[in-house]
Amino acid sequence: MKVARALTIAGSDSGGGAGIQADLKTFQMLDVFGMSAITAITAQNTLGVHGIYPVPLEGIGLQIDAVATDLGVDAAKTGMLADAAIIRLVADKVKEHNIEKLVVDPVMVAKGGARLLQEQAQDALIHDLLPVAFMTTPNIPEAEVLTGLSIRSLVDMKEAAKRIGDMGVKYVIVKGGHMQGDAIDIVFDGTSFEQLDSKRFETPHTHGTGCTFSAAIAAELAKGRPIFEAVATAKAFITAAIRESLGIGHGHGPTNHWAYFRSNL
Ligand SMILES: Nc1ncnc2c1ncn2[C@@H]1O[C@H](COP(=O)(O)OP(=O)(O)OP(=O)(O)O)[C@@H](O)[C@H]1O
Ligand SMILES: Cc1ncc(COP(=O)(O)O)c(N)n1
Repeated sequence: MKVARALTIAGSDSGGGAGIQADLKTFQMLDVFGMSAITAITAQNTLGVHGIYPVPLEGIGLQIDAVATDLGVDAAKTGMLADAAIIRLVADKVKEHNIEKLVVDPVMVAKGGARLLQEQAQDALIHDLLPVAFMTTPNIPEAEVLTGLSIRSLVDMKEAAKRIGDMGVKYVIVKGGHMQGDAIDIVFDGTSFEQLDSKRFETPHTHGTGCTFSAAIAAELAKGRPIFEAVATAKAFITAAIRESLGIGHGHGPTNHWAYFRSNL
């Protein structure tokens, strides 16, 4: 049996709803062998981020080297990268190990407001990481920071996707989780647009939605699925995870990583 292997390069969320933990749960549910390179440890729960402890650069590089040179990486994703030095290191490692299917979730600020990427690192994201990425999945505030646009409509989302595509990344998904109305994401392949649609669920339990969505895409790409099939599966996975949230914690709770396969849990 050929095992598909996916690597997440991201921060650890002690609360288990976002970051490395959400990514590994998603990989596992989608039948992909999950590996991790932890960029920072966060002390975090559904009420917020209580501490951030970046891992030394050497340790991040060695984690990536260790898995890439031994187990192999069919696809990877990035999440919280904390600062510009980490971004540059990750970009170098992606090139060194020829990781072609890299999904960059350009995590900047946690839902609760804590900064997960230094503001001055945004340039490194644009100039160093996006050019080596296969796909990027900004939410609305991230797409606004990357492009300088103010995004209020699907037309604006498409314009942002185009401009981000011009930064050297092949596929762009501008996610509509932060818009009003239905949860509509725009997928741009450099020429044309597709939409991923779902109804919006009125729930506070959306902690880690972006992490889970990008991890599901990476998992499907690791299995060799065609792009649009991969993103459609990821959308179905995150929609089920939000729809059937677990209701745990006292704040913005995690999504339900079992839901896609075990509906009505
Ligand atoms: N309330 C909701 N109901 C249905 N789908 C949602 C809802 N909120 C977000 N989504 C979907 O979840 C996915 C993640 O989008 P979102 O914009 O929330 O990402 P994000 O802000 O990067 O997430 P996070 O920062 O929590 O990791 C998208 O497919 C989006 O459309
Ligand atoms: C380690 C880590 N990575 C990513 C997020 C973003 O998730 P959210 O925006 O839902 O807080 C997070 N809170 N923590």
